[in-house]
Order: sequence, then structure tokens, then C-alpha cells
Amino acid sequence: MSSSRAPQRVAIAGLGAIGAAIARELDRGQGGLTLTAVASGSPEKHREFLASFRSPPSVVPLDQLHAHADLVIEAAPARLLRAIVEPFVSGGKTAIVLSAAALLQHEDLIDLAKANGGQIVVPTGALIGLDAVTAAAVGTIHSVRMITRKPVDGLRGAPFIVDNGIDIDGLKEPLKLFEGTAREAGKGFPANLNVAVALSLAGIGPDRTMVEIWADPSVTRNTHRIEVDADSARFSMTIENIPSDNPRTGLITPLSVIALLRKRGAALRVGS
Ligand SMILES: NC(=O)C1=CN([C@@H]2O[C@H](COP(=O)(O)OP(=O)(O)OC[C@H]3O[C@@H](n4cnc5c(N)ncnc54)[C@H](OP(=O)(O)O)[C@@H]3O)[C@@H](O)[C@H]2O)C=CC1
Ligand SMILES: O=C([O-])CC(=O)C(=O)O
Repeated sequence: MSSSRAPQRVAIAGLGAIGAAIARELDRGQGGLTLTAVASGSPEKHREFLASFRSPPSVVPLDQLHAHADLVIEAAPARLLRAIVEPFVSGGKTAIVLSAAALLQHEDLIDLAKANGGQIVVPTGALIGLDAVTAAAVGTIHSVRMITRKPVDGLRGAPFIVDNGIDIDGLKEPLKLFEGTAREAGKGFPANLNVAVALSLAGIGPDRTMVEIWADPSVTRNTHRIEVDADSARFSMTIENIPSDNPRTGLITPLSVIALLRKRGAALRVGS
């Protein structure tokens, strides 16, 4: 990647399935970007991993990341969203947010970014087609629907399942767990359905975007189908994500962030 911009210092919050893969890619070299700092829950767990880097970043507490970077990648548990994002956007910096569902509980962060010249970026992540959805949203979108099918491992422990006492272990056929809005899906499945909230933010919002969630013992991939009907186009798309070390998280998710970072300041930018 060639960049016309000044080098940017990047921090990563969380070194799990997403954060570790992004850190490794940044260390391999993404022109104009330097990984300067990381934070994780148990830093000692990652000592060996980071020691293998060409340029090991500083390991700092979450609330110190902003002193080391111009941009943060939030790839941590959803409950930490505010602690990670607030210092960056209030300082006019950028936060790339993976825990998109949690944004709906902290919408004031968007106002904070606006007031201070900061930016919150929600990448396409584990989903597909947000370029087409944002384009259609320039016109009028009539409806957006998403149908998610995940193996049991990709859903186990979600608050909706636990609170409703649903037994998904031992399923022999697909079970529809949930049908409702993206806002409700984000509350009931905060670590499993960030993509539904990202889709809603790209299109017609969390209260008009409709979501179905299936636990499906016949699939091995986290599968999302989106169906959009707009005044400019009708389209449907499906992505079948290979789960990462975290069965809830598709392998493509960190790659989406790298693709996004590469676009920043690139001489040729493809896709809206
Ligand atoms: N938008 C999208 O398309 C997608 C979003 N997601 C969301 O992205 C987020 C990250 O996902 P994923 O990487 O799979 O999650 P993981 O569970 O694999 O990793 C979470 C990381 O957060 C770290 N962490 C925990 N506590 C703290 C703390 N106090 N300070 C700093 N770091 C901490 C953990 O540290 P340690 O390793 O030391 O224990 C771990 O490295 C989740 O919210 C997930 O729901 C996931 C998939 C797709
Ligand atoms: O949206 C999420 O949190 C994760 C997801 O569905 C996927 O990786 O396929």
C-alpha cells in the first residue's frame, strides 16, 4: 500500500480472535501504519506472541492506549466499548469498533465524536454488502432482512438463550431462536450478532432492520443472508464464515479491518 498521509499510530484493544490477527498483519507492514500499543485482559498470556514481532508494541492498560495512538481498533468484550472509544473520539481521533451491538447502548459516543472532530468507524466485519446497503440508503430502502444460521458453538451462552432457558445442545434439526429487530438481536446476542447491528446502521436503523436467528446443527459456518428491497435495487447476499478460534467470530472479520486500514490514504480505493 502506498500512502499519501502522515504515518498513523495504531492501537489495538483486545488480542483475541480479531485483535491478534490484526496485530500480526500490522507488524508485517501496512504502509503508513505503525502498531504502537496494545491492551488485553491478561497481558502475560500474549508475551511470547508479541515478542515474536519485528516491532513489538507497548503493552499498556486500556485507559492508556490513547496516549500512544491516533487510531484505536476496539476488539474487546462489548462491556469495554466506552472505556476504549471515549478517550479517542473526545480527542478528535478515530475508533474502529467491532463490538457494534454495544454502540446502541452508547449512542452518545457518536455525538461526542461529532463534537470533537473524532470518528467512529464500523467495518463490514463478518458481514457482506454494506457498500451496497449504504448506496441504497442514499435513496429509499423499503426493507432489510437478515437471516443468520450458526452452529450451536457460535451461539451458546447468548443472554437470549440463557434468559429463556432454551436448550440448544443436542439439537437434531435447525431451531429458530429469535425473530425481531436488530436492536433486540443486539441485546439478546451481543457477542454473536454484531453484524445485524452493523447492517442496521448502514441501512434503515436498528428498529426497522429485521433479523432471524437459527441454531443449526447442519451448518459448520456462521452463515448470514441479507435481503434488501430499495427503490434503486433489490439484492440478496449470503456469506458463510469459517469460525476462528472464537467459534462466534468469523475468520474474515480481522481481514475486513485490514482491508479498511489499507484504504485509508491509498492511491486507488475500490468500493464505496
Ligand atoms: N463487527 C463484527 O463483524 C464482529 C464483531 N465481533 C465482536 O468483536 C469483539 C472481539 O471479538 P473476538 O476477538 O472474537 O473476541 P475474543 O474473545 O477472541 O477476544 C477478546 C479480547 O479482549 C481482551 N480483553 C478482555 N478484557 C480486557 C480488558 N480489560 N482490557 C483489554 N482487553 C481485554 C481479551 O484479553 P485476553 O486475550 O488477554 O484474555 C481478548 O484478547 C467482540 O465484542 C465480538 O462480539 C466479533 C465478530 C464479528
Ligand atoms: O457478528 C458477530 O458478532 C459475529 C458473526 O456473526 C460472525 O463472525 O459471523
